[in-house]
Amino acid sequence: MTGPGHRWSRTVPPVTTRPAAGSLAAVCDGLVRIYWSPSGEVHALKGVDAVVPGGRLTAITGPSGSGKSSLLRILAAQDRPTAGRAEVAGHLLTGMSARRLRAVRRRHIGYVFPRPPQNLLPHLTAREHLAMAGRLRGVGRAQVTRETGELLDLLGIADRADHLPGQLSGGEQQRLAFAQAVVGRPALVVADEPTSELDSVTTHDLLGAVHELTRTGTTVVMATHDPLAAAAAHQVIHLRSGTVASEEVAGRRLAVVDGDGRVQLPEEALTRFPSRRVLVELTDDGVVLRRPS
Ligand SMILES: Nc1ncnc2c1ncn2[C@@H]1O[C@H](COP(=O)(O)OP(=O)(O)OP(=O)(O)O)[C@@H](O)[C@H]1O
Repeated sequence: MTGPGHRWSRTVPPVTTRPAAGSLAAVCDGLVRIYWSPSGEVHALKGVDAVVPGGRLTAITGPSGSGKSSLLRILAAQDRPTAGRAEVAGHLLTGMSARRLRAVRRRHIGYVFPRPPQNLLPHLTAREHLAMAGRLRGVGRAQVTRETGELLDLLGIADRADHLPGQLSGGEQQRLAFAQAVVGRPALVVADEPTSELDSVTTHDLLGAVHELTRTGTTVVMATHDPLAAAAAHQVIHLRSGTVASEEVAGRRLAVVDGDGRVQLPEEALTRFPSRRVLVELTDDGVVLRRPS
């Protein structure tokens, strides 16, 4: 939470809102999600291990159907995994009663839908949206009023505070959706393809605004198909067929080794092993995979 008398400025982020260095906003451990339908089972998540570092933007990427939304819905406490563990801000979501889950969702998680109209009510102004979101999150009126000014300013829509959604552009509506998700400082903001309906210029502006939010301590995890959005993230988790294929941290791509020692090779590496068999050589500083001759 911000301290008394604090000014939330674009140039001097409030240190007090930053999560402790190295803190984790969310942890997923062996998440499995199976959907049952008349046409059969769909294994959308097949054992996803992932961590979401606090105060950072994490992008979830992957082809259509790879499980991005399924993962986000679990992290947002809107759905439960079939198996595995999900923890947000130290709360173990799996196994919680529906009532407790709803309470954690309200207090600790903000959610941004892909389409601007899904996030906002047509008859409430920007300021009223934040007041309502703060109230639902159980935050006192004085804090909501202070954060409303700070957030609308930070997101570049302070002059739209008394406008209705219909008077805002698509990009402004998505900024308001983020402000609404962030007011009261939940531990995690989950955004499902928030730029999918925006053009590249508006996307760029929105990503700048999200970056500002993370600089002031907000943790955002965002599903995206957009290379611009993935490039703006501190960490990228790439899903393939319901598993984590690779992660990118600080510009380096890391393959993931699961608890049973399985590694998903990048697709371009996979083509080098047409027989799907490899010779594994241990060296002093690593492991080399060679095509069997
Ligand atoms: N409620 C559901 N019932 C049955 N199958 C579902 C349900 N929701 C998702 N699926 C299936 O689970 C798989 C993963 O879907 P999901 O929406 O998580 O993927 P995604 O990566 O977000 O896809 P997209 O990028 O197209 O939104 C898909 O095969 C999808 O058809």
